[in-house]
Amino acid sequence: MPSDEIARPPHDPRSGGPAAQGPARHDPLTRLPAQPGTRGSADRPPPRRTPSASGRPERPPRPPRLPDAPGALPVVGHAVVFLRDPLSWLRQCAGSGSGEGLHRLRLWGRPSYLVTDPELVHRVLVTDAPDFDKGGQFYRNAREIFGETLVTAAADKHAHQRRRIQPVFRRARIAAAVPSMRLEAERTAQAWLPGRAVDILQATTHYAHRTAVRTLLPVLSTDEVDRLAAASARLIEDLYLRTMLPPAAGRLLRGRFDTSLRTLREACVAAVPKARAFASDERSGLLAALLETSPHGDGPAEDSEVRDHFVALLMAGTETTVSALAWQLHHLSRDLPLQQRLRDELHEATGGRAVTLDDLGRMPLLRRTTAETLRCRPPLWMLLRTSVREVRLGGYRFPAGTDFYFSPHQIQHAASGPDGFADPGRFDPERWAERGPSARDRGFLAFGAGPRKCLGDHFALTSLAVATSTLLDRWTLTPAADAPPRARLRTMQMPAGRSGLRLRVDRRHLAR
Ligand code: HEM
Repeated sequence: MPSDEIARPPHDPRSGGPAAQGPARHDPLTRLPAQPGTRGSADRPPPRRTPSASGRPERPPRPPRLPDAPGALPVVGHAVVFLRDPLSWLRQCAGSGSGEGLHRLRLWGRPSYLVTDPELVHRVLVTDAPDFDKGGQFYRNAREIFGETLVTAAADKHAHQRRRIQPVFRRARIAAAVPSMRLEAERTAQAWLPGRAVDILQATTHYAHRTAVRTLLPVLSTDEVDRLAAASARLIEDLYLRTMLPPAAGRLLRGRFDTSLRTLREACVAAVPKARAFASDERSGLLAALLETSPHGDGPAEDSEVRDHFVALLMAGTETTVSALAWQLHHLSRDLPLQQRLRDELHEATGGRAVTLDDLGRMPLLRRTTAETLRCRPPLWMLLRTSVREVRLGGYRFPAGTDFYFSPHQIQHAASGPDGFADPGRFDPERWAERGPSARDRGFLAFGAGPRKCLGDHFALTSLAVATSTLLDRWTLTPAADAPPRARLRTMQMPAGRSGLRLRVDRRHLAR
């Protein structure tokens, strides 16, 4: 299933965007590239340049006085709207029409802006990526806790880390991981009782953490997989508070957090000798790819390096999957004909045997459904970059150390502009052409873009496809409550109702 388009390295300098609004979005390769300087204000000369005719070095610019984003309160600024109802606030910002896609934020006393124009976001993430780095309290704290892993690494260490991890996600390793995904999806399906309301967040949490542990280290027994999956879920639960609070306050919460972290690290180091013994066999798991000599000449990783990547990949790859799978099951529960069409597609592709990675490549409806889930509900709804030097954006100059926030959710719900979506609030898998979104779709940011684009996107799409098709093959899903779930927004966008997200499950042949 995973689209080669989505996973293609996103450094392509071409500027063709996604197809304009219409019933289906076609391969953007067929669109003409935009001419430099034809769009937006990004290429306009900056309006407030400090003259340097005297030959003296230019003074760093002061942050420009752009219009404030709506919703600022005295003293606390925009902090409250972030916590209260950020999705409506984002809609308001994007619709306010002021600031040409840049809105000043009042947050934590730092120069901060919200970027709502996809063209400017593309510059931050892709075209001008070396001028920006992952910043903010979250990453400062995460580096203190986990060290410099691929996810947390500052720009200077990042390229090496990324090259090191790349082999983990080679197609052959992902193909060999499919049986582990299937096994965990079947365990999830078997735990359900007919006619009952299932707690979907609990089910997807079990699936995502167990699958991540098992595919990274298949040498572990099922008991060990379950023990580590529980530790990983606990670690994530505590991670939000530990990374969002100032370090001194975060350290007060250390006890349970450190126990979970130690459990994961020790179990990984204990499993490494076994994984090392047959590392060249794809079935030895994703992490074992680090134990081979890489084509770039990097030698096999040390135990401590494997251990740190294990934890980092669990942190990056589990809650994102929990969120995406839960939203996908919610959307499917409201569309019985779509469930049936997906089952038909599965049976046509597999002829009734266990699904493989090659089969998923022949299931375009499932691919479009997942793309639409990720468009409607991107798990990472807000991202942040900090300028590492003076930068120009939207015709303005900003000093080093300015924070730029942007929201995949807001960008993916734009109704107008070349990157917009017709009727963006509607869940409609048919809006995508067969292959789903491409890396050059500037209006699709669920996996980010540029040199820090999600490295696990292929793996994630495969895991979502295996879980969805396995669950639908056994169960029919319908909503257990009339009201659709709300979105609970922390680091991740999660479905939450009065009692979480509950769906009624019926055996497929007995479905209502
Ligand atoms: C539906 C599931 C997923 C979504 C929506 C998602 C989304 C993202 C996004 C938006 C980023 C970029 C963050 C930024 O630019 O600040 C990212 C980075 C990353 N993701 Fe994912 N992710 C998913 C699943 C996974 C999985 C399953 C793994 C691994 C097992 C993974 C590994 C990573 C890593 C390692 C990075 C950091 C890449 C770098 O900095 O070079 N992700 N992800």
